[in-house]
Amino acid sequence: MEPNMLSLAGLSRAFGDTRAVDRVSLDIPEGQFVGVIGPSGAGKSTLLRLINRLVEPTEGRIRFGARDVTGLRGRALREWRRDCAMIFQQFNLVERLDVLTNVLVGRIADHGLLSSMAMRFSDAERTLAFHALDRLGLAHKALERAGNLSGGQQQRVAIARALVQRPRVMLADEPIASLDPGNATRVMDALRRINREDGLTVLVNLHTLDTARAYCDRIVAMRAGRVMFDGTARQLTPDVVRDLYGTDGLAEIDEAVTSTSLRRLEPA
Ligand SMILES: Nc1ncnc2c1ncn2[C@@H]1O[C@H](COP(=O)(O)OP(=O)(O)OP(=O)(O)O)[C@@H](O)[C@H]1O
Repeated sequence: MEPNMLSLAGLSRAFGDTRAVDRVSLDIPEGQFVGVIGPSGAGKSTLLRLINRLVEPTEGRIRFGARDVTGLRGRALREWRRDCAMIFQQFNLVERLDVLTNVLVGRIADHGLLSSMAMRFSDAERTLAFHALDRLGLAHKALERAGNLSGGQQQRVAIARALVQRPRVMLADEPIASLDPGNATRVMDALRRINREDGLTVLVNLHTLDTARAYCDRIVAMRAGRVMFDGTARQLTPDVVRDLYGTDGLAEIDEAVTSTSLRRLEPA
């Protein structure tokens, strides 16, 4: 087995009668850029939250290389969460603090909560944080109040904050859903560059089929908790998409309505 393969086997999570994630099995090699698509309620967020153990599985296993992630507790679980950074649609920055401090918060896992709260960071950590911001084109914003930045800039700060954890896996839950197209492109470009430069595995939930096609090595399409398609962008033809979601279901993948590739689905 590859050393840092992320491996999900029969992974499920039920909420009452709802099987949010239903027997999902995926092997994701290190460094792959995977897009997870599907209509609202398909189970995309729950899948990502299962991987970093924000949500507990009702059945199945999660492995990362030789590590069995499923049963990790305490310190081992904290270490896994450090290896497996997550970014969200709503950036989750502390708006009143400056950008650099927000990035340094990513060191919490290594540092202990109390000293992070007291903002005691070493020069080496400040340099690391500044370097992460620089990679995201935001070094010049380091001392600005985070709340003054645009949404796209804030999301890139959130990526920098995730990077200073030195993760092996980056989970991104709808990272561009609240951004305009220009900012969405900058955020996706940043994720892809990090993926390529650092060999970081990236799993990103997307509503936008075009974005998934443009950026992802591999696309996983979900419906009602199940993986309905797992392949390359090229394999995800308009016919396959229509078979997966029907013409009604297509409208639920937000941007499918406006996407150029999907317009071809509409009758002439
Ligand atoms: N904490 C929870 N309690 C109860 N039901 C939940 C919970 N989290 C998710 N669900 C349900 O599980 C299903 C999958 O939800 P999930 O948020 O994973 O889907 P999604 O594909 O990410 O959707 P969206 O794009 O709207 O975020 C939905 O039916 C949802 O209502």
